Amino acid sequence: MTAPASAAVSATAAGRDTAPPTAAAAATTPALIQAQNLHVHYGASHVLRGIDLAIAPGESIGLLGRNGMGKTTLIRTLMGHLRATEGKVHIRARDCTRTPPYGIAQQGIAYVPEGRGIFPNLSVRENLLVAARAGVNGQRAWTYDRVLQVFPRLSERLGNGGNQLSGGEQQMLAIGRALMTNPDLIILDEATEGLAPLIVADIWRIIGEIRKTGISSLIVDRNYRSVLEHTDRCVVMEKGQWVFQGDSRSIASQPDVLTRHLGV
Ligand SMILES: Nc1ncnc2c1ncn2[C@@H]1O[C@H](COP(=O)(O)OP(=O)(O)OP(=O)(O)O)[C@@H](O)[C@H]1O
Repeated sequence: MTAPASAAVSATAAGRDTAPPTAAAAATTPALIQAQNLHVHYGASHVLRGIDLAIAPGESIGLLGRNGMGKTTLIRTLMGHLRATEGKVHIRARDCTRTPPYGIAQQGIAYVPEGRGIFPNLSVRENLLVAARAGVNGQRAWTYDRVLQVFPRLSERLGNGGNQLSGGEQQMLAIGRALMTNPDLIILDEATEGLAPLIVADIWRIIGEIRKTGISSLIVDRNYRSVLEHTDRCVVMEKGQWVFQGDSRSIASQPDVLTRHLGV
């Protein structure tokens, strides 16, 4: 089955605040990844309730919402860690609804999970090198040397084990590992959680650099101001449904919108 070529995010819940993107934009931009009507249950608990999401090549999207609303569940479903009870996931129009996580990764989707997911017993050097591979189109823009240029702190700790790093360094290593796979989309779930302010600023700098290279991103972070600054669009989830979507720049100038949906 071929997925519709669209970069639109449908706000399926009542209370949508913005119109969908223009038909012209939707018609011309093929989606890198697209979720259609995703429903996910944990046992009897219905956690995702009809989520539509499409991310265009090079597009950066912020995924906002209060605790427990389903953001990580959506990401884990896109990555093949959880199976949707209904709905579809397409990557470049290929049906990947039942593709396992390694197959999703091979499609150029890199995931930096909350809690980081590095190998604690491998050195920094090894953690980076075992992740190395060409991208979907054979691209090798992100080499070991280039990753170390972006993360000078890591280059000073190449022999340290993953478990011999600070929280911020572990986070940098997790992002560095994701870049070593030369992805088309990087998904960052709470990349700055629990880190000191200077390190947080450094992580956002790196996210900004990644964005400039044209890699798409899907970013979950509690600091909505930084998310707005580093994304093209934002979507807000409440109880497994979209309640708001909008252009990040325009949201930044209407703080009441997020106050209403995020309680900030
Ligand atoms: N493995 C699980 N089994 C059962 N329920 C779960 C499981 N994981 C998450 N949930 C529940 O599903 C709902 C959505 O959780 P999820 O982690 O997706 O939310 P979130 O928006 O990412 O929250 P947070 O910002 O706190 O990480 C929550 O009510 C959570 O308690």
